[in-house]
Amino acid sequence: MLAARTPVSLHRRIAAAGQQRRCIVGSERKRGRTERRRFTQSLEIFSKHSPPIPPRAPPAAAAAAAGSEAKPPWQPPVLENAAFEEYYKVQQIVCKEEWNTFMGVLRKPLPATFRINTCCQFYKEICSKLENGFKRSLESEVSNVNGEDAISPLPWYPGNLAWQLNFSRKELRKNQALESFHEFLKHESEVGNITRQEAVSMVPPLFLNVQPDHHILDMCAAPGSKTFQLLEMIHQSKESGLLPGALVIANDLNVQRCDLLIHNTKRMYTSNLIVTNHEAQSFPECSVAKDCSEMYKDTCKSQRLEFDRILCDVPCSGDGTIRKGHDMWRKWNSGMGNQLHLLQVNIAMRGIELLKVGGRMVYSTCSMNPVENEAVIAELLRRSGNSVELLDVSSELPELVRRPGLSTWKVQDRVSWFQTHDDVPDDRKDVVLPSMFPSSNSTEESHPMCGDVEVNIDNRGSFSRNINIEERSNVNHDTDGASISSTNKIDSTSKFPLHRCIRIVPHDQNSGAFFIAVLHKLSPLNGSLIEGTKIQHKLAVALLRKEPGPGTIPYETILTRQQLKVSEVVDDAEMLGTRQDLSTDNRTSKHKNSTEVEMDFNDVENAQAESGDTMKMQKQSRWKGVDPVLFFKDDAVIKSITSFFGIKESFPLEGHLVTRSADNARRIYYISKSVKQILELNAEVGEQLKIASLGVKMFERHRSKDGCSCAYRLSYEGLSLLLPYISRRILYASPLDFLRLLQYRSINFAQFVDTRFGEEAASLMPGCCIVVLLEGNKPAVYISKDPSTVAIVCWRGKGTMNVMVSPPDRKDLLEKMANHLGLEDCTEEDWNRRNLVTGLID
Ligand SMILES: C[S@@+](CC[C@H](N)C(=O)[O-])C[C@H]1O[C@@H](n2cnc3c(N)ncnc32)[C@H](O)[C@@H]1O
Repeated sequence: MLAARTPVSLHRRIAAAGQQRRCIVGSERKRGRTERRRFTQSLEIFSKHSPPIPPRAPPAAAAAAAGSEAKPPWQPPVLENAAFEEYYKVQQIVCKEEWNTFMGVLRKPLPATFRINTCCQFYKEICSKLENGFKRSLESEVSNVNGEDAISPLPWYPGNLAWQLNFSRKELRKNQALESFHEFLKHESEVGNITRQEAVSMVPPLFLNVQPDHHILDMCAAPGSKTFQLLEMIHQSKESGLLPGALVIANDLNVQRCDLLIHNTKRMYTSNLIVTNHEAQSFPECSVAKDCSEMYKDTCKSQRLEFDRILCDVPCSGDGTIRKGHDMWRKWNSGMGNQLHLLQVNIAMRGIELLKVGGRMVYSTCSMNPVENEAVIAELLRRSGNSVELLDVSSELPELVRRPGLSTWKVQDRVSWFQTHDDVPDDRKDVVLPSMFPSSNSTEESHPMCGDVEVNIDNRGSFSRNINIEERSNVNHDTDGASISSTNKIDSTSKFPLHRCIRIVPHDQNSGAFFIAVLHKLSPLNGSLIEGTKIQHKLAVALLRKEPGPGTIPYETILTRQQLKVSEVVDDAEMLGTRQDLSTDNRTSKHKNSTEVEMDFNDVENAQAESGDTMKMQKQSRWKGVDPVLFFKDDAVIKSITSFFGIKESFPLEGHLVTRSADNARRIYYISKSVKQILELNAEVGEQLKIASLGVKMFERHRSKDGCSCAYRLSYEGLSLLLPYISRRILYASPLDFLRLLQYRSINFAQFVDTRFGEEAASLMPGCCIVVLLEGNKPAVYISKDPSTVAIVCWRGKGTMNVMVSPPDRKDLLEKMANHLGLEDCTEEDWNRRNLVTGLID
């Protein structure tokens, strides 16, 4: 993929990383203090409601020092967060009857899960290796007390493409019987054939119902596991031999995480991906003001970025990931969700604005906190009027065990619980927002969480049962009274079917926890409604500014602070984003006062309003992180490449090649038609999109003394895309010669086993060529040239054929080839020993 790698941009990145690290270190210290204080406070306050916390098991070293020689028996982790327990019970996230089961599952390690990449060349072989090989061998080798399968496909994931192991990642590393399986997993993930991803995190993209021509926006995409899934979907659904018309824009605020995203999606070799670096809540729409007379309506419409599908996997407090790291359990508190609520609403609302009419948006979090989930969805529905509906997707993925969204909840602020915004003390009203509360009119019906048993809470937050639905709905209050929110007033009579939201809890199918809501845009957003909301929002801000109560903080300041504060509290792989993105916020807020580094457009707006220094801010808003993407327009070079490789006209190169360097491009990248359109639009709107990476590397400049007429060679990354359209410089090798090429990388023409191949290679003009594997006894003319064809890029030198494939790819091909030839148990050394190939090395 085309990512900026010039020394200048690298320096900038390194400087930014250093700065961010300093921010993280600073905030880590502060976080430690704040957490200790919060934790002590919550312990004191909640200890009267909660069972006593058992003492920690002594560490192994201490036990040994105390004289006990034997290793102490394994103890389940002590989960010491009374606030967490209280919160889950009060909000009825799990009911009383299942509490022990729930806690039991949380204490168990999360089973390892992975997906098979359907775009990899050998995915069918991998499926069969799992189904017929490992599944059986592991059953006999790994004892399972519960009689469960050692590995099994996740029943709800289409096509048996996602698998669950009945052991944790730790067991996988430690258990000798699992060694070969572990090696297999490590290797396949290294080359991108499988993705190790938590089961629940695989769910949101499945509800997007992606089609081959869709334009998709992944708003908060890093580290990219769901982006990878989306890319697989668009490539899988295309007709064979055709390039997909679809497009994925994967965005993330955090520069470092964007790099991770680029790295993680690189193995897709896709020309249909753009990685951008924006605040999702202000993602540019790239609209061009044009004459929109009736006649040009369609053209006008296309001059604005709109998406058929949007994934809005927002930063969240992350309690759903507790099984991955118990640290999160200790650190979690409800304030984390409160602080993120508004950011989540704003990101999701921007998503709705960018969604096409008729399009679908999936909102998801790895938290169970209603303030980050149902409250956000209710607020979206309020703000969108009748333009958006919450879809009932109960018939989709029927095997996925799920629970309905909550209809009622309370909001916790520090140690107090509130039922309505009216109850919130004045000096906290601007932190505990009206949109965090359910409205009594906001739900069609109540849906108990625990089957037939209706449970609810009394006002002291204790855990009681059998309060009926009517009583429960009395607990809710309309938020109309919350005078600073116009949004509640706009729609106070609406009914939101929040039970259509999906909650996945750990003890239903031995997983992590996740929240998902699927939204459908029915009509364009009502401009006056949005404007109304904005005006009311401004009024509220003005009101707070005018008459600040004692200790009241202006609304805007809170928004900034909310984003900064969260950096103090979260730490997990999925959650890494939250911590880092907030440290990015730290970074950007710092940069508000400096002139040196990149700025987000939002920051610019705020800063402009405050300082009025428009010119300065405009200068700062120019994103200087990476070099601009340029169309590669050197016709002479394009013609020489086209004629050298005999590239058919049906594969358009002109207008589809881009580079980052103005002169003498070293690498040329290929972009799909859909990406090309976006680039053109972006050029028209003054480079509003901050593009971190795009396209697939197709050609690389190659200087050689061999007298090659074409200055560029093909890149292995772009080969599968281009191969069906190439008519020259292709050689067909027998399996044995193909294997040997992979193994030795450079072979003399005279030393090929198949003398015909050696002669053909010798008679080829020097330069880049493609070697295709001859399968079985098929003559070359019958070998199809499609993405499933096994082929490599080589360089025909003076006397040798040289392989131009990276070491991991060669290793992968070698293994798959060995499999193909029934030599899977052989290592490279074995082949040497067995004299399958002998004395032929240069
Ligand atoms: C839950 S993670 C996303 C996980 C990702 N969807 C995946 O499946 O790999 C949340 C991401 O949001 C990013 N983020 C946080 N605030 C953001 C913002 N305002 N705009 C865009 N991205 C943001 C974080 O950097 C983080 O990578």
